[in-house]
Amino acid sequence: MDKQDLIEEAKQIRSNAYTPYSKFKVGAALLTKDGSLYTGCNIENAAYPVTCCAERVAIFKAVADGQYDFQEMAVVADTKRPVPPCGSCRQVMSEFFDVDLSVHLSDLSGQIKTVRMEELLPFSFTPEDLPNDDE
Ligand SMILES: O=c1ccn([C@H]2C[C@H](O)[C@@H](CO)O2)c(=O)[nH]1
Ligand SMILES: [Zn+2]
Repeated sequence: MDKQDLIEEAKQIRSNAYTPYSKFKVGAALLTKDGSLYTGCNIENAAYPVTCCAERVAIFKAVADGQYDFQEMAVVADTKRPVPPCGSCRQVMSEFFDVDLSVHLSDLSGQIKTVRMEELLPFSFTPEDLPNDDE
């Protein structure tokens, strides 16, 4: 599965976004190192802040399935530039993604910006920053 295939998967799941409030639909597709695909769309709520973004839905589906070894992610939305993930999603990504994992950000016109995890959230708080029992 290449970059375009992953973007295509994100576009498809985007149509399932539950967005009665913002009407802004986002799709995400996440590939594991063993080749499994996890997709996500944003799911809104009448209590607006409870909303979960497409990126986190895809990551949480994978983790709930016992998968944490990720290879690549794609995110698609109808934006004027490749869609930038929100801060909460960047923090969740940094928990699971290697610093050099590629995230392909796309709009519907096909503009694509590929960024490494480290570029999305530099100097992030990670599990390694917590005290370690071995020390
Ligand atoms: O990268 C993003 C940015 C926004 N949203 C969602 C959250 C909300 O449902 C809507 C408007 O913010 O878009 C995502 O899913 N991913
Ligand atoms: Zn988000």
